[in-house]
Amino acid sequence: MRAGFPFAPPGMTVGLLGGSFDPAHEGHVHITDEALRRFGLDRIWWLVSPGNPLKPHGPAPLDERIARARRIMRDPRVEITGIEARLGTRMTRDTIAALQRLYPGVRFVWLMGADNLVQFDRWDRWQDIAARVPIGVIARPGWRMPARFSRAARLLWRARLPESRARELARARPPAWVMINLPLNKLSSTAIRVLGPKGR
Ligand SMILES: Nc1ncnc2c1ncn2[C@@H]1O[C@H](COP(=O)(O)OP(=O)(O)OP(=O)(O)O)[C@@H](O)[C@H]1O
Ligand SMILES: O=C(O)c1ccc[n+]([C@@H]2O[C@H](COP(=O)([O-])O)[C@@H](O)[C@H]2O)c1
Repeated sequence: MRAGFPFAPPGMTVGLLGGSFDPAHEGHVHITDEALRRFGLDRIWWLVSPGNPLKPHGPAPLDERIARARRIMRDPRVEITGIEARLGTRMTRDTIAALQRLYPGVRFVWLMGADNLVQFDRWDRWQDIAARVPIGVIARPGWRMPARFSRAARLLWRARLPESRARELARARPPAWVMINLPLNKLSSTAIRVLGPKGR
């Protein structure tokens, strides 16, 4: 395995939580804990992104964001990575394709908050992402309904599994997705940047 890339043997299920993490917060920790449990994942890798292709302003330096993420997320099943900077990928579709080449037999699941499902149809080659990996969507305050009725959700409607089958997601053949409900957490990086460390 290349230096700086986590170890994962064939057959392992790995959730990928991509984000700016600018900064990482308890909401990220909460959804990661829940995703491990509810989707029955062996590992989750945070992909701290060099920058969201749809956001006009660049985030804080990658090293700072990774260092903070490592301070708050301390579960041995979770790896905090700057994989996209190492791979030189910006688009999620390219990141996933590269990881699938590097880790044959590993079952990757893309994880995202419901807010991201709402704009998923604007992502580069999003239908190819959905064809490559199962997708776990995590409810977020104010975004459940917009996510449910989003264009991507409508176009992928037949691939949706009920929440009661969330544990099957990692082994489901894509396209497949589930939206899980959990005790909602209102934190967001934007709130922390604007309002200070507690986000309120
Ligand atoms: N409180 C939360 N509940 C559910 N999902 C969340 C929550 N916070 C972040 N996420 C999800 O985690 C992933 C990474 O989040 P990101 O780094 O963009 O943080 P953020 O709080 O959404 O930032 P911003 O406010 O700048 O958009 C995204 O898929 C996002 O939807
Ligand atoms: O590939 C794309 O076109 C694309 C467009 C928007 C967002 N993403 C990814 O979505 C993830 C969440 O981004 P963010 O900035 O909302 O934390 C992160 O991994 C981004 O790289 C990806």
